[in-house]
Amino acid sequence: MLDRIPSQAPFTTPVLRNAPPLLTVRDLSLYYGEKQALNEIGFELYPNEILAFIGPSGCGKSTALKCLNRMHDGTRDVRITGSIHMDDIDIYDQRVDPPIHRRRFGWVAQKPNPFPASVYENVAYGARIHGLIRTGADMDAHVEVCLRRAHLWDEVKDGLHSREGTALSGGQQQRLCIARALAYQPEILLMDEPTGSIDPIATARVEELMLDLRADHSIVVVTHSMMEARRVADRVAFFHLGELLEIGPTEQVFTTPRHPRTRSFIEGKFG
Ligand SMILES: Nc1ncnc2c1ncn2[C@@H]1O[C@H](COP(=O)(O)OP(=O)(O)OP(=O)(O)O)[C@@H](O)[C@H]1O
Repeated sequence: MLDRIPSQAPFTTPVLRNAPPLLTVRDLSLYYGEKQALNEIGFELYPNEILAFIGPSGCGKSTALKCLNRMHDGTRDVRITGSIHMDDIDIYDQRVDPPIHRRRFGWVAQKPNPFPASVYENVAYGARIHGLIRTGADMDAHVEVCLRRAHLWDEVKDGLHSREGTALSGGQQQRLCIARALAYQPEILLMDEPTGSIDPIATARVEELMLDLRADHSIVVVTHSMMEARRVADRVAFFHLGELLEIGPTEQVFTTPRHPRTRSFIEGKFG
C-alpha cells in the first residue's frame, strides 16, 4: 500500500471548453495484488487535445494510461475501483464489450514494434481484422491515406510490398506504428513514451505528427521529457506516488505550478 496521507482533489485549473469530455475519470484506484498503484485519481479528456502525463518513475503514469483502454483486463491480480465514463457509460460496466471499447483507442508503445511483414501489411492488418475494408483497391487507398496521415508515405511509397516494416529506421518504424493504429480509425491515441527510444530528429517528426493528429483525435501521452510535454501538450497531469496531484494548461503548470511537489519536480529537484 502507498504510505501517505489519504488523497485529496488535485489542484485543477479549469479551461473553457465548448464540448463535453470524451472521457471522465473519477476516484480511480488500481491495485496490483496488495500493492496500490493508483489512488483515487480523476481527470477529463476533451476532444482534440493532447494531455501529457508527467511525474517521476513508478508514479503510475503507464498504469493510468492502460486503464483507459482496459488493457489491464488480462492481467492477474489487478483490481480497479472508481469509474471511467465514456458516452455516459462506465467502460467497466458489464454492458461494454471490451474489444469494441478497445477499438476506439490506438496504442503506441515506447519501442516501435512493427510486425515482421511488409510496410503495406503492417497498415492493412488493422483495417482487415476489423472488417473495415472489403476490396483490394479500397485497401490500397486506405493504406495510402494512413501512411500519408502518419507523415510516412513519401518515404515508403516505392517499397510498400518489398520493404519490411522492421527494416525502416527507428523513427520511421514509430510513424509506421502510428499509421497502423490509425488504420482502424480510433478516436483516442494512447502513447506510452512514444519518443523514448528514438533520436532527436525522429522525435521532432513524431512530435510534429502528434500536433497534426490532434486535429481529429485526442491524445494521451506519457512522457519523461519535460521539454516534450511543453512542446506538444495542451494540458499536463502531474502524478506522484500513484496520485494525480495537479492538472492544468501546460504553460500554467510549468510557469506557476500550484502544488509544491509539481514545482519541485519541474525544477528538477527529484525525479
Ligand atoms: N504488472 C505489474 N505488477 C505489479 N506491479 C506493477 C505492475 N506494473 C507496474 N507496477 C508497479 O506499479 C507502480 C506504477 O508503475 P507504472 O509503470 O504505472 O509507473 P510509471 O509512472 O509509468 O513509471 P515509469 O515512468 O518508470 O514508466 C510501480 O511501482 C510499478 O512497479
